[in-house]
Amino acid sequence: MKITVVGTGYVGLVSGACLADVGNDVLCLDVDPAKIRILEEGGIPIHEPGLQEIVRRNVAAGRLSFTTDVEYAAKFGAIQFIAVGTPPDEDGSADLQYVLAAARNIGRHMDGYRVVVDKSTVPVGTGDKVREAIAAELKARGADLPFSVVSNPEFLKEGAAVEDFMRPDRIIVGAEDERAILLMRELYGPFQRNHEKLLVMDVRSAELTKYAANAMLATRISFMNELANLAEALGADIELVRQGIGSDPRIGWHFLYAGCGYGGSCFPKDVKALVSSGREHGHDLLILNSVEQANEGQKLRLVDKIVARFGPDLSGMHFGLWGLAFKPNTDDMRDAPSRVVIGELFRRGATVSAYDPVAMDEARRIFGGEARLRYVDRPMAALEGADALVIVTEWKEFRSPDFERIRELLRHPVVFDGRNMYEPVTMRRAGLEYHGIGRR
Ligand SMILES: NC(=O)c1ccc[n+]([C@@H]2O[C@H](COP(=O)([O-])OP(=O)(O)OC[C@H]3O[C@@H](n4cnc5c(N)ncnc54)[C@H](O)[C@@H]3O)[C@@H](O)[C@H]2O)c1
Ligand SMILES: O=c1ccn([C@@H]2O[C@H](COP(=O)(O)OP(=O)(O)O[C@H]3O[C@H](CO)[C@@H](O)[C@H](O)[C@H]3O)[C@@H](O)[C@H]2O)c(=O)[nH]1
Repeated sequence: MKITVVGTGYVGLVSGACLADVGNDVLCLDVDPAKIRILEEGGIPIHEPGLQEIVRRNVAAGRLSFTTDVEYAAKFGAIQFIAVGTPPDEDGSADLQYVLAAARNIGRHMDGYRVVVDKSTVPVGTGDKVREAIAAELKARGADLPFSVVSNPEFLKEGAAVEDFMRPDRIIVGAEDERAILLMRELYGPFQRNHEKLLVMDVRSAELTKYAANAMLATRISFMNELANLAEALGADIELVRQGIGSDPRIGWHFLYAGCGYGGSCFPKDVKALVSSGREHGHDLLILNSVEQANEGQKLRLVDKIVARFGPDLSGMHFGLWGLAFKPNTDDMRDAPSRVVIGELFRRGATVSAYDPVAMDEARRIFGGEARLRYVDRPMAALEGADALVIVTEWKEFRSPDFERIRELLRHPVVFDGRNMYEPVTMRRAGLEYHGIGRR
């Protein structure tokens, strides 16, 4: 099939590359010429395990190409995926300007039947707005061309995006006409070989399903974070509690890890957007309001511990920091807890030496020439001259460090671990003072 993917970010590029990998002809469009240039030169603009190989393979096979030409893109694919950003507006609602611009471009230039598939995370009712935007463009140029609008939210996780796309748990298709449903079934056939994973529903339910999934997962995390904070006060260990409840199949093991808060481009913005949708329709979503509020506080939890240990004025102190990305295996720092931690350390007068295996370029872009932040090329180098170590992201390479060396390098043998990577007893034996989240 001929497919256009509008937006070549984490979702668009992964979707386009994976769809090409099963034999489709895919054209990826982006308005950012720098991104398209990198892709045309054989690079990829993001860090995502396995993606580079798939992109290379499919470009070489002639099934995957890139463009900034809006007209060519609208004419290329019978299926037009919209995978552009939906960042939060000032009031927390999803900003639909990019989605609607993409829809208008399609309407302006399409020259035959199109299935317009919304993969961006969008509030309920966006399907109607996309339909209206395309219809208005068609009307303006006096064209009477048939099209369908489908909601097909994406559930991939960064750092495991290729695997998630290739082997999805489910494929949600919100569509109301048979022609489009048939095309979507055909398109997703290769991704559900073992059993049926495609769930067809109405567009509004599909749109809400995406927010419901993210909000539920964010709720679990905030719930565990609150319990972790309570466990500290009660002298209990959240790790043991996690194992104790995760073994109940009604609860399950996933997304029960307490830490220094959830970040990324999705949970924070999607919880806010759902709360905002609720408010708009006269429903105050009490639980989700608290989920978000709890998470804001949790991002400061590590600094609270630092302050409890060293006092509120941290001037002259220097901290080694491991992990900048919002989670391992990505360079994404959107809403990353590290940004809050670093900002708060600066505010209190401290300086930081940071190490991250892939996100340091992104950090440089975000923090610019910030003199209080130094980047180092090895985890242990972050500890040189540091008063204490702060861990924000649980990269694999931090799992088994030389604890002895950590103790030798730090001015105070203190570790603040926002991801509960180590056992308190191991740390005690290594002569390190250990502050995890909810650990005894
Ligand atoms: N990142 C994730 O893990 C993830 C997972 C599931 C769903 N989502 C959702 O998918 C959407 C995209 O997220 P992302 O992380 O890939 O965003 P992103 O910011 O990485 O990429 C979006 C891209 O769209 C481009 N763009 C903007 N307007 C355009 C237009 N009119 N035409 C062509 N290109 C345009 C931008 O230049 C950018 O490259 C969001 O709604 C997000 O909530 C993201
Ligand atoms: O038990 C847990 C699990 C995750 N996190 C944190 O939660 C955030 C989000 O993690 P994760 O969900 O793995 O990453 P994302 O790439 O943001 O993926 C989420 O957001 C995407 C965008 O909507 C969805 O497609 C995915 O299904 C959904 O998991 C990160 O900061 C994690 O550190 C925890 O604190 N504890």
